[in-house]
Amino acid sequence: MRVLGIEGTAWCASAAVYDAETDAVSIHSDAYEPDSGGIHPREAAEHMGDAVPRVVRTALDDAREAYGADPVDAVAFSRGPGLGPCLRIVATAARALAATLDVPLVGVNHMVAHLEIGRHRSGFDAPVCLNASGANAHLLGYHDGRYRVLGETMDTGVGNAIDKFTRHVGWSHPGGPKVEEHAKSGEYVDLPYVVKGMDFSFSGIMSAAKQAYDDGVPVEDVCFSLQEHVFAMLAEVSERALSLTGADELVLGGGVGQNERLREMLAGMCEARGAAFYAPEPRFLRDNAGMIAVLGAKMAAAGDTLPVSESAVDPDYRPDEVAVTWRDDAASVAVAGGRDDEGVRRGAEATVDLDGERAVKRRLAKEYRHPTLDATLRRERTVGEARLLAEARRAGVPTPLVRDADVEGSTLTLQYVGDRDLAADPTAAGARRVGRHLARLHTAGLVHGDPTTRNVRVVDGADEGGAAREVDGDRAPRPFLVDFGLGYATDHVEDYAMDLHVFEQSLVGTTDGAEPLVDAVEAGYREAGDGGSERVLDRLRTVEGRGRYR
Ligand SMILES: C[C@@H](O)[C@H](NC(=O)OP(=O)(O)OC[C@H]1O[C@@H](n2cnc3c(N)ncnc32)[C@H](O)[C@@H]1O)C(=O)O
Ligand SMILES: Nc1ncnc2c1ncn2[C@@H]1O[C@H](COP(=O)(O)OP(=O)(O)OP(=O)(O)O)[C@@H](O)[C@H]1O
Ligand SMILES: [Fe+2]
Repeated sequence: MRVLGIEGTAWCASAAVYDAETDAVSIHSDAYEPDSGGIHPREAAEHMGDAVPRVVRTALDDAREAYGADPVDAVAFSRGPGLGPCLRIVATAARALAATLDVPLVGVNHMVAHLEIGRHRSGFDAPVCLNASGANAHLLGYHDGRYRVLGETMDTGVGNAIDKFTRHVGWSHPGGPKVEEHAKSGEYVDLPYVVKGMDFSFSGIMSAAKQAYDDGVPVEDVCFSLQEHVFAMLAEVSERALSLTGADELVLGGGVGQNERLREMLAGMCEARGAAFYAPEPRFLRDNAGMIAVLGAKMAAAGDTLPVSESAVDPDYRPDEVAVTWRDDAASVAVAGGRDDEGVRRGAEATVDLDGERAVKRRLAKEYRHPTLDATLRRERTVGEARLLAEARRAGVPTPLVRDADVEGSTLTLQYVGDRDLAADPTAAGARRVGRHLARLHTAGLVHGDPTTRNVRVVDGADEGGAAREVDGDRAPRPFLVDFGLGYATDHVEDYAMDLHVFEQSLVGTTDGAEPLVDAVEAGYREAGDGGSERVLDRLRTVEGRGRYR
């Protein structure tokens, strides 16, 4: 099978022909470079109108020379996400070509293409995928017929965040390569670092970077520190996703993946935990039609083609909307949580020695991140965790007692609680009690920061009245919340909603048929929420519904 792919979601007009038999991909691209500022949608669309026919002609001429009169068996195009005016031009071209060449049409999700190209070229089975592109940033894992979003940016895409800083400095688009160049002679300065479970946010760090520049901090130092913070955040959430799912493969996708420091951090993180890492070569990382053609071929082979009447573009097309037709279900990243209650547990941040009485949690140095940032994070989280565990307990939320805190050694000695984690045994009754605990925590003005199914320990036990009983047809598991390293005090409803969102995402990402569990969490949250629950649940709906394409 040979497929013509066409890409043109924002800046890159590109056409490629993929030959599945030889695995050869030839790509022809023509980039739009704004004279000043960022990408202007109208100018970008004009560029597509001009350049798409040209790159397609070149790609087809080459293909006819190589393969003869019938060069391709299908035409695949980027259907979204992207800028509407650009997408429509590409789709119109693709429909016309499919008709002229008399072959089927395939509509490809651009973000899924960014990750599938890495899976394809690595040969990995069930990787976690980090998409680090201009307009997006998310972590995805395949499970049960879809790519699930395990974590994502809560504001802008990673490349756009960097580009906003470089516009402020007066550099031309795209800014990423310029930041990488200037970072080479920079030194470390402190900037905000924001991760919430496997989600993350760039707005605070970008404002701080602009401010630092305005205050006269050398631009090289700001560039260096931007990279150190932003990429360490991406490496940390990737590690968290590997830890939560039990996956041992990571692939990188997207234009920011061309950055060597990002690749170095991810490779270092994976090496330290014995996971395999793969980043495709730059021509497959930045926007390109090669990835569209490769995924298009897999979809066409699976019969996943589009009648013209259903081929409308979708500027907000999310990767988890795609029904994956080209993979079998065997390779899923959703390996449920460990049952190894004896011995050493390895989380994303720490190693925990468990002996049935005590849990000794050590935050070991992360070699991949800058030593100053590493020391700051380990210290702040150790101190913060000890404090939050005690405060949560005072608010009526079951947590382990802190027996000893060694801040210098970043080590906490905790009471051993539960006999398994919720990920190993997710039940509606357990989820409902977690909902109640989160409501109590929020009512006390605290958030957990990383409430995943792995950070809940459960033990079968009595209900609050002391009697053993069944809840919702399940036995009554009593949950304890552990791992408060990312917790903090706050009175923002958004923070409470995010806490719930993180927990629900971890249920959806790692369990089959998560819906009743999610309902149970919200039922528990309402029961114990002291009147404020509805406001938080309303905000949760907003958080979930936010389009991430900005
Ligand atoms: C929807 C689609 O249009 C969009 N495409 C996109 O963002 O283009 P992509 O090629 O994946 O990424 C471009 C971004 O990648 C950044 N970039 C390029 N080289 C870089 C480098 N060496 N270091 C850091 N960032 C880099 C650029 O600054 C720019 O923000 C997307 O995938 O989100
Ligand atoms: N006090 C405790 N009692 C029993 N088990 C515990 C305790 N604390 C932690 N554990 C177990 O050890 C695992 C790792 O601990 P923890 O989540 O604190 O580490 P981490 O490295 O911060 O993990 P994460 O990947 O969530 O960041 C937990 O998932 C839990 O199963
Ligand atoms: Fe892209």
